[in-house]
Amino acid sequence: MCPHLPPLFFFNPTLLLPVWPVCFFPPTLSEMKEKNPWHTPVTIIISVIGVIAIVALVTVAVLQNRPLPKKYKYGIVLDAGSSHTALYIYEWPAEKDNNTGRVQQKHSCKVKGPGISSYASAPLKAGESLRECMQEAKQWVPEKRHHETPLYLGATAGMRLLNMENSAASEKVFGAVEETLQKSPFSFQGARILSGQEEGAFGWVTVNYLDDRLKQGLETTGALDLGGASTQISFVSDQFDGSESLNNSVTFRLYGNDYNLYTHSFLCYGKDQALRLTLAHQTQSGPESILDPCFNTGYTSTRNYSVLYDSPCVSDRKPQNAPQTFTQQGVGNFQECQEVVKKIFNFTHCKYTRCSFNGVFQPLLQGPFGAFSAYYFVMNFLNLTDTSISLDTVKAKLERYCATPWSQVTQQHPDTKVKYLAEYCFSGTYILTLLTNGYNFTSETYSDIKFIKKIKGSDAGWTLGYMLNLTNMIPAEAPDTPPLPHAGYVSIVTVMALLLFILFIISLRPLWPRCSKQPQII
Ligand SMILES: O=c1[nH]cnc2c1ncn2[C@@H]1O[C@H](COP(=O)(O)OP(=O)(O)O)[C@@H](O)[C@H]1O
Ligand SMILES: [Ca+2]
Repeated sequence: MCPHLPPLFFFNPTLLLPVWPVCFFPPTLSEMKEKNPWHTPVTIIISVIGVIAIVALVTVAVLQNRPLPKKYKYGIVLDAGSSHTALYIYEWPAEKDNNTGRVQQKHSCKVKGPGISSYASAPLKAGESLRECMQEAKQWVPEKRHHETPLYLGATAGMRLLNMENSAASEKVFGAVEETLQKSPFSFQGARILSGQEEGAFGWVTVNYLDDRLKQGLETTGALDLGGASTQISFVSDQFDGSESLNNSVTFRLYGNDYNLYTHSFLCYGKDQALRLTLAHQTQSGPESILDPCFNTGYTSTRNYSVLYDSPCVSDRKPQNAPQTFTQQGVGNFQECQEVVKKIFNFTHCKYTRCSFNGVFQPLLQGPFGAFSAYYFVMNFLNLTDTSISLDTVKAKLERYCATPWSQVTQQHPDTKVKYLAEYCFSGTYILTLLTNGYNFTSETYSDIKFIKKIKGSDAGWTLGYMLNLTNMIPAEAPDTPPLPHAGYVSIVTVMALLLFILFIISLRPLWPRCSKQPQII
């Protein structure tokens, strides 16, 4: 053993014993016989106490700051859209509601059947239709959390239209839906129609929350939402302070940052109502058949005039003396389709500095943009979601798709719902026309649009933003955060403790034994 160096203390789980390090210079026999000067009771006791103190300090630091076993809270939102209802379950750590980017979508359930507005003549069925998904939700939320889990239902443009057309029917539908939701074990907070402004603004909140842009005060992403009955555009523009058009302005203070959001919802410009508007233009004279450039060549369908015109978006234009039905014959021509689609937009009047269409104010576009819901479904089907595809290429691909014979389309996509399949030429053309002619995206700014379905596992849509708002989960001011993360804190305490120990050993230097011999060079 070597007397030249102090003992090192190696951690032994049962005993803390000083262990001598291997010596550089082999001790002589006489040295080995000498009494080791470090083995005085004082140095041994001080060293043992020092080691115990360090181990205790580090253990306390680790245990005290160890992340607690995660407990979660839950929230449920039902999105009662015009075409269907979907249920979303969100989850977040119970102890830190206020931190952004922490609420995640845990599960979603698509309600079977159409949207609740389609049950106007059988309202009870609207309530029944939700039961299966509510049952599923019970399995996804731990039972002991059921009673404290808020449950919301928000209805969008389908119910807005039904309410305009027949408010008694819309109330009955709400009555039936509320009855079902009140019976659930969750804490039902009410069912209501969202305004177009809310729908647009909450979609924007969702996208920017999931992208972690709000807490960090980063440049925000605009939100483009295409539904079946309405479509929303929301973005922050440096030139927009709200004064030019107050009803397009929503202001937020989130995490200590002020946002002046431009948002507009176009009722009747969701893709299903836009198709009605387009068909209404093609059937103004009440014909028995039309050649439709927005449907693939060889596609034919018999449509009922009263069904087509049964919507407040077109009902005032129903042609008089029209037969019961008309035949729609696809001729698949993108350019011609775009000409027909353009007719549903009005570009003639604008009382503001600039407008999108129908006399609606829109400030200068400021990207980037996330386009979701039907934008994504359609562009994904057409393989056009890649951001590197130029606007010209998108048009060329769409032109080719529209010109593809219907028989070939059905052969290539045997598993796709025929209703969707038949409408992709129209829907793709409508999306391009809306974005370019409607919102004024150009070949340059088109590449600012990203077609998205989910962000970090959560669906892009208004539901998450709606819940975050109603549960006050986004604070107006930036929350205080601990200056160091847990791992950083533990590492610093460990390093400091070791430094103290080394200092302590060095401070005992006067007690260190002197080497009696010069090292021998062998
Ligand atoms: O897989 C799909 N392919 C094409 N369109 C789809 C698909 N899934 C949903 N959609 C469409 O997305 C739209 C969703 O609209 P939603 O029901 O949210 O209406 P709203 O937001 O206007 O109330 C509808 O037009 C629906 O047909
Ligand atoms: Ca929607």
